[in-house]
Amino acid sequence: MPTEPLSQKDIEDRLAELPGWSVEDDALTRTYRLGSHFAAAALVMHIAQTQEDLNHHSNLTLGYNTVTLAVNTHDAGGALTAKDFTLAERVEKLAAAHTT
Ligand SMILES: C[C@H](O)[C@H](O)[C@H]1CNC2=NC(N)=NC(=O)C2=N1
Repeated sequence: MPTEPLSQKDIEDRLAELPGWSVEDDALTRTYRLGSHFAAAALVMHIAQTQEDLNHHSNLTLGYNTVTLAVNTHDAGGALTAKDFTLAERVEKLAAAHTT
């Protein structure tokens, strides 16, 4: 997958398809709130597996009952690329099973 930096318009268009995600400090970011600490930890493990599958890794933070991801593309000097949005889309899909 290409690691060219996305334009501001590309970023805005893609964000429009990802409710709950935003760009904070140059990283694509989302926080999930779970029903317990253990449920949040289980989501972290599922996200970690997906990140390994994609070979694309966010900064992943486990709180009491929250999971926060912040990701950009190191190979593109910290810019946002399609890889970041692919990860976000995959995480949105898998998180649905943890948050219903
Ligand atoms: C060598 C390894 O494939 C690269 O360092 C991968 C690993 N995970 C990565 N994760 C992120 N967020 N950006 C990268 O550029 C990246 N590159």
